[in-house]
Amino acid sequence: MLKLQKIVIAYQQQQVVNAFDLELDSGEIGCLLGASGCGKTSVLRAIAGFEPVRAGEILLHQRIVSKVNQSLAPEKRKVGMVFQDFALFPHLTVEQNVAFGLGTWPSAQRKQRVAELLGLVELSDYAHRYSHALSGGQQQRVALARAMAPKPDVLLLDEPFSSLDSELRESLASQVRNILKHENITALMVTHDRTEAFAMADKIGVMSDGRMLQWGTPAQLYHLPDNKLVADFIGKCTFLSATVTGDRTVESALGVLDCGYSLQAPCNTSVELMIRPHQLCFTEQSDVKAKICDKVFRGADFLYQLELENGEQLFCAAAIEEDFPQGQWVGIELNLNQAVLFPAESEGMLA
Ligand SMILES: Nc1ncnc2c1ncn2[C@@H]1O[C@H](COP(=O)(O)OP(=O)(O)OP(=O)(O)O)[C@@H](O)[C@H]1O
Repeated sequence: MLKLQKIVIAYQQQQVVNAFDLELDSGEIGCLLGASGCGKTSVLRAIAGFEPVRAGEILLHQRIVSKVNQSLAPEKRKVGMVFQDFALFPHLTVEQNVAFGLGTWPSAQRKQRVAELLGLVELSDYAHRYSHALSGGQQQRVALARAMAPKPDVLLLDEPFSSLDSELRESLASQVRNILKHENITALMVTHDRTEAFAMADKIGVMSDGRMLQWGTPAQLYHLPDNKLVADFIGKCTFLSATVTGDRTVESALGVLDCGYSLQAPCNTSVELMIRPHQLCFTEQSDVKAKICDKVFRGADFLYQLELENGEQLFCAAAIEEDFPQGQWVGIELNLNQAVLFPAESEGMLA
């Protein structure tokens, strides 16, 4: 449905997006995650037709809309956009804002579509209000309804929740997901916030320095990251140094571990073992001891920062009943079915 093939975007001589690929099926919601300045907005702008590509192609419904020296005008692409600052027209009511892109529709159909969308975003009672009399969340829902009104083929959302407080962001993100799914809209969103990405996306892409590091389902990126940057970006984790000791085994400060698959790496290869906080647990019986360095109450659990005898540090998420003071030594155990290993001092995945 939407396909980006090896696109390059540059401002004057500076390349900011490089050999970038992405593919979304009809009705899928994608999300681009990445640090500030890595090129996320530039990718959205190129899809919308506001930036030309210097190489590669953008296809919508198998039709090329952008390639070198060729670009279909933005208004001909059937691409809608929702911006960070909502950009509602202050002199128009909610209803008039939503109707804005439907100028060519017959009046009866326009009215019906506006009413349908206001119902969908639960703002039917606010049709005659102006934007200054709406909360941030309500304004964002109007912006969404306005962008969806003309039934775009693709909806682009550029950090749509960033000006809202964190609680509202999470609930709005899942509401918006439900609305997009209800309308079967293909959407691509940009965010810095992985919780938001998890709440919204069918597919997530982690970008760094103008490149796509990995594109996949949230579970793939969380459990099988291609490299340490993705692993780190997608959730809290630590990397423990380890050595390959057999076909399926590695040894680290936590002992010998069966990795769950054939490593296809010679014995004595140095690797790094990814450990997510929920993969560690406290057990009195364990010979492996760690010192509690720090702990943070997170409501449902504690996040402990631990230090092993060799000085390596780890995070452990534990139930609130397991309440240990700072400085105490505790027994710990690793619980994982399939180890994620990276070659030592490199970014790529070992297996
Ligand atoms: N019109 C422009 N002219 C020159 N450079 C630009 C222009 N727009 C963006 N850039 C540069 O391109 C790079 C990528 O910018 P972009 O806005 O795509 O990043 P981003 O990942 O969306 O950032 P953020 O998360 O901060 O919004 C940055 O280095 C930025 O300074």
